[in-house]
Amino acid sequence: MRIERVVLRQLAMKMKSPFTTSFGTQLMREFIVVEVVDEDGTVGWGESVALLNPWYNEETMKTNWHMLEDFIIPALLGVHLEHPDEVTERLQFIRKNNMAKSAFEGAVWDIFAKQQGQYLGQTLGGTKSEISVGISIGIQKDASMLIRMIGEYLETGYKRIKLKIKPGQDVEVVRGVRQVFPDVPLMVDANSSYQLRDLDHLRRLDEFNLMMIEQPLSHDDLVDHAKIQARLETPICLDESIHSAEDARKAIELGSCRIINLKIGRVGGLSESLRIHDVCREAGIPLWCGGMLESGIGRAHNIAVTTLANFTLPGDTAASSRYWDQDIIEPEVKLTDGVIQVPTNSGIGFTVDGSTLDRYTVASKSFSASSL
Ligand SMILES: O=C(O)CCC(=O)c1ccccc1C(=O)O
Ligand SMILES: [Mg+2]
Repeated sequence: MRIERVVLRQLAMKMKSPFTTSFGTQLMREFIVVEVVDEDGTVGWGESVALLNPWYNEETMKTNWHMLEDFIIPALLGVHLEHPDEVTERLQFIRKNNMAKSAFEGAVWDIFAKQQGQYLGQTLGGTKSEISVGISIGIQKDASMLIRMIGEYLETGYKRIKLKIKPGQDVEVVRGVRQVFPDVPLMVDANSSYQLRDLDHLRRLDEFNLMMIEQPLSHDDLVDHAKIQARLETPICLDESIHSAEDARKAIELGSCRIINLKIGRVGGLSESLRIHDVCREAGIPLWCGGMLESGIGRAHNIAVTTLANFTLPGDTAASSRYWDQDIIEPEVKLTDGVIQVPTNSGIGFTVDGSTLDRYTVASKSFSASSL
């Protein structure tokens, strides 16, 4: 394929309910959608999952726009590609900025799969026809509210519950949930809000039979996680700390975690995701697919990667209706008893709805190879 045209769109989508983490509360999702068109007119879609503030990682929507506009698009416009892996190779001159790279690379994978007449999951080597998913619940002010929400999500069929925690809202919150739901598959995500000196406190979570504790320590740490994993019964799952297959290898060698949350954007795209998948499979480390409050385009990519064999734990790819009144894809992502039926249509498997996309678009810019 030859990259003929790229359209960047900035979208603003109001969320149905606020999402609170250890860093604050969010009610609007503002993000970038990347549309790539090749010389045959085949269209591919990618989503930048960067947030507005750099609390989760160093990227933001604006830094992603800058990277795409000033470096990524100029490096790839008019370029002939045999395989999507070449996107990562050609962008190696850019340090980090993985979410910006991934937004473009995801669109190229979509085109590549469409050219093969295949569903993207199949192109990636995935084999599952359905995937099980869980749900991530933000920090709640009110314990009875949290219990009610969990009850409703379990009723809907979600296969596991993930609670956001932070110092001061952790052990007692989990204890309260366990009293009402003693056996549900339950885990917590700390988003890097603890330190090595909190080990004794974190050990108190061991009594609750949690599936895992996600990213308790610093966003870039592997060494201290290994120290605490050795003293915790509960498996540690790394999210923020894993940016590449090399990070995964080091984390496994050090014993920093027993599970990895893979986010396509955080690791720079699907090509690197495949490498991480293989490193983890060989080491016997299970994976699950994390979420970044994505629109349907990001959700579609998440579903495709989750069809790979070593994604053995329920991910955070909830139904479209968990966050959106109207999603930008057709059909929207639906769930039956906590299970998503994997699509079979070519590419990302869902159609992007142009008029809904336009309705949420607040800015856009087109780039053409012919105007170079
Ligand atoms: O529902 C989702 O998309 C997952 C929500 C979630 O946990 C999350 C949302 C935004 C940033 C980081 C995280 C995380 O997994 O740490
Ligand atoms: Mg996380």
